[in-house]
Amino acid sequence: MEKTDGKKTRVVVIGTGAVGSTTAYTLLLRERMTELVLIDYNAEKALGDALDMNHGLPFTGRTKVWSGDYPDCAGADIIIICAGVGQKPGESRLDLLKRNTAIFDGIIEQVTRYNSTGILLIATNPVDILSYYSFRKSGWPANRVIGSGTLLDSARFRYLIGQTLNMDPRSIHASIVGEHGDTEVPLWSLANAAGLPVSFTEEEKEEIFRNTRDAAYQIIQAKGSTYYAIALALDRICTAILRDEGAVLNVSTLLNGYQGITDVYLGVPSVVDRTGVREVLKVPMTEEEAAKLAKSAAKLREMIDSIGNG
Ligand SMILES: NC(=O)C1=CN([C@@H]2O[C@H](COP(=O)(O)OP(=O)(O)OC[C@H]3O[C@@H](n4cnc5c(N)ncnc54)[C@H](O)[C@@H]3O)[C@@H](O)[C@H]2O)C=CC1
Ligand SMILES: CC(=O)C(=O)O
Repeated sequence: MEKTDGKKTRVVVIGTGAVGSTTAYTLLLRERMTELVLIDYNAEKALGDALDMNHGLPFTGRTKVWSGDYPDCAGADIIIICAGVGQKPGESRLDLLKRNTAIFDGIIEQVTRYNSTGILLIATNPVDILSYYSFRKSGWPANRVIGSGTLLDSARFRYLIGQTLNMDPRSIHASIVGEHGDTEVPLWSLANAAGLPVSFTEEEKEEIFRNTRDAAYQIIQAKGSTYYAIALALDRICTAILRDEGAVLNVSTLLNGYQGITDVYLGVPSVVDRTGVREVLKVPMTEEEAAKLAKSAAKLREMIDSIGNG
């Protein structure tokens, strides 16, 4: 548990829909913080979630959970934003841009009124653009504004490689970089199982990557939204921050001269600790992989320009 030195640690979850409530529950089960605040535009939903989680406390730990409002962001270590609309079947993440930008205008204004030292962790889609937007709008340093990026995609990739090799996905080291979305890039040149390069036919690679990239479409078609795996990914990022781990995670962060890319947020391997993103790792990649990453960045830059911020 992260309740180190008897210190209070507060995590705020804004937007307690499918992703937010599952994330809050995951953090609670794992006792990551001493205080958990739930905020939603639909205050009744946040209240119901807080009551429901409080009734589970006899089976977990002594976390204080309540449904609150923006003044409760004061002193928070991490503010996770999962508010906004999700994709409907057939929609891409980028289709959500205008609606969720408008929602973020109000949220970032409120959060920064009460907090200036915490870490903003963004999950709402399109996550790379909204992370960049939050970075600009908050005026906070880029290391303290983090998107969930391609951490979830990399987990899906590792799971699918593990399935194909009949190996535990925790022993598979493999990265998806770029947009959390349709232009994401698999770094096959770095993929390995316990240090040994993985070897697949082109058809196998194609299938593994297609199933990685299109996983959200498949799940949304099947049950309307995705939330379990992203909740675990957000918990992983919170843990790296609260435990000051220096863990390498593919979060979305501001790039500055990375493979020639500047001034966009993209998912790349980054060192995450108590300061947020401490360092962006310039991992080697082939020319073809770098070219695909540049294309992904160009698409996101175009979208950022379309909303007139940056
Ligand atoms: N980054 C990632 O890997 C993933 C991102 N997502 C994204 O997370 C977002 C949330 O998805 P779901 O939880 O499924 O949606 P949902 O519709 O279940 O929940 C959204 C919640 O946001 C709340 N909300 C709306 N406007 C608000 C405001 N101004 N202030 C506070 N709360 C507000 C709603 O009342 C609702 O409770 C979507 O954009 C979705 O695409 C989903 C899965 C993975
Ligand atoms: C919805 C979404 O972004 C995902 O599950 O990847």
